[in-house]
Amino acid sequence: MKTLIIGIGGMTNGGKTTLSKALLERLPNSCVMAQDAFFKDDSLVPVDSHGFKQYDMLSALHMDRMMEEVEAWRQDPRAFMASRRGAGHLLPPAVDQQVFVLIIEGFLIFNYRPLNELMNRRYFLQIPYKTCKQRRSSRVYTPPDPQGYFDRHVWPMYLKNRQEMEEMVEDLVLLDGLSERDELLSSVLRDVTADIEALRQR
Ligand SMILES: Nc1ncnc2c1ncn2[C@@H]1O[C@H](COP(=O)(O)OP(=O)(O)O)[C@@H](O)[C@H]1O
Ligand SMILES: NC(=O)c1ccc[n+]([C@@H]2O[C@H](COP(=O)(O)O)[C@@H](O)[C@H]2O)c1
Repeated sequence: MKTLIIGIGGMTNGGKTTLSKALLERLPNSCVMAQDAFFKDDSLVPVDSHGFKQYDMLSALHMDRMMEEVEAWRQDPRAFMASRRGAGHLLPPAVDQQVFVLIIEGFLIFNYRPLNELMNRRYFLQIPYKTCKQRRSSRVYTPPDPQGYFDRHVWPMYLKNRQEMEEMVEDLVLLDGLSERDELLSSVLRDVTADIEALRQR
């Protein structure tokens, strides 16, 4: 079975979900796995001395469960997709040259070494502080961000996580999250379709 794993990392509100959904629509035999889906229950996330929930760190995520999902996909992407999409969704017939693509998106996907190691391509969407704060302020999380959360928790943790990521990951492709959606999509598609073609020829 030929497979490809693409990492779409980036800052909070950098545009990861938007880009991943666009890729999903354009790439046959692909599926998206979002790190956000693996946040622990609020009761399990500790608070700091200011009363802020410590969401922006790996310990707030069930990374073990996320790895199980990735492993299930790696074992049998076809069966994985069929089971997740629900009955009745048509998958194309199996052929030798088929390449299955897993798009993994999330703000801390490269900071978790076992996951990072599985990626064939790594992209990181970055945006300036002001844009990040602005986009974040119009988004409602569960639980919603309390007053001061961005400046006291989200941004300092981003800086810390980013430094850690840069020490760990070498072949990161930085994407400007201020670019047009279509531009971002076509630059990633260019790489990935070339990878798919190379795998097919093998
Ligand atoms: N290329 C872009 N240009 C302008 N706004 C964007 C772009 N990509 C995403 N957005 C907007 O930014 C916000 C966050 O996007 P989203 O994809 O949910 O980010 P993330 O998944 O990284 O948190 C949304 O309102 C989305 O519509
Ligand atoms: N989905 C949740 O359970 C939840 C809860 C609280 C905060 N968050 C926030 O989600 C962010 C990461 O997701 P995005 O990259 O989609 O913004 C983190 O900055 C974190 O503060 C998520």
